[in-house]
Amino acid sequence: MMNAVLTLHQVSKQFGKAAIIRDASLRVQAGERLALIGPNGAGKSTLFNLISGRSAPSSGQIMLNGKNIAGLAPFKIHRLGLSRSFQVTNIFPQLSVQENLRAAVLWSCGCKYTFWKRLRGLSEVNAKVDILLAQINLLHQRETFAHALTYAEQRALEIGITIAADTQLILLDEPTAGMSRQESELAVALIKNVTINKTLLMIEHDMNVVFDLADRIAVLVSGQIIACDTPEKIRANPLVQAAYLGDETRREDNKEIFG
Ligand SMILES: Nc1ncnc2c1ncn2[C@@H]1O[C@H](COP(=O)(O)OP(=O)(O)OP(=O)(O)O)[C@@H](O)[C@H]1O
Repeated sequence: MMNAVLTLHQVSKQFGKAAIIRDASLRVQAGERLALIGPNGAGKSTLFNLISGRSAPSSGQIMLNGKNIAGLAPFKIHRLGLSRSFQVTNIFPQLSVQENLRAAVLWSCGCKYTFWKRLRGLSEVNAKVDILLAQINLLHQRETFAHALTYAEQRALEIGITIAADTQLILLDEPTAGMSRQESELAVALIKNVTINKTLLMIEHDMNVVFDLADRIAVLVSGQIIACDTPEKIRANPLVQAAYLGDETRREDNKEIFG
C-alpha cells in the first residue's frame, strides 16, 4: 500500500446542532494531486479548516504523517508539514512581490529579527526568494507592489507564499476562482510545476481544472465523502452525476462534464 501523507478517519464537525461534516474518511497518498469537489455548501472549506487547524473537529482523527493533528493550532500543523492558501487572496498589498516572498520564507523558517543581520542568512533567504519568483513566473515583477499585480498574478504570488515553507503537503482553496480560461490554464501549469514531488489537496469548482490536475477526486456532498476515485471513474459514477446535475447553480457547466 502507498504511503498516506494525510489520513482522515471518521471526521465530523457540528456547528450547534447542524452536522456539517459527517464521518469523513480519506487518504491522501504521498505525491498525488487530489481534488476535493462538491456542490456549494457541501462543507469543503469547513473540511479544509479542520485539516489546517482553523477549527477543531467534533470527533475523529486527522493524521499528518502518522501524527494526530486534530485540534492543533495552525502554526503547529504548518511546522509539521502542511501549508494552505485561502479562497480569498491573502497577500500583503503594500509590500513588493519579493518582500511578500521574503516574509513568507523568513516566517516559515521561524527566523527572528536578528537573522536579518547575518549576511549569510540573508543571502540564503534571497536565493530562496529568487527560486520562488521563477517558479511562479514573477521574476520580472519582483519590485512591483503586490496590489498593482493583476488578479491572476496575485493568486500566483499567493501560491508562492504557500509553497515558501517547502512543506510536503499543500492545500489550495479554489486556486483558479475568478480567472479567465487562459489564466486558469496558466495557473494549472504553474500548480503542476510547483507540486512536483509534493502532495496536493485542493478545492476546485472548475471541472476542466479538476480533470486536468487531479490524479484522484474526492466528492463531498452534504458533509459526506460519497466517492474518491480516479477522474474517469468519478465522471462515470451515478451518485456523483446525480449530485452534480442536481446542483442548479452549476447545472450548465456540469452537463458538459457529466451530462
Ligand atoms: N462557523 C460556522 N457556523 C455555522 N455554520 C457554518 C460555519 N461555517 C460553515 N457553516 C455552514 O457549513 C456549511 C458548509 O459550508 P462550507 O463553506 O464549508 O461549504 P463549501 O462546500 O466550502 O461551500 P462553497 O463551495 O460555497 O465555498 C454551510 O451551510 C455553512 O453555512
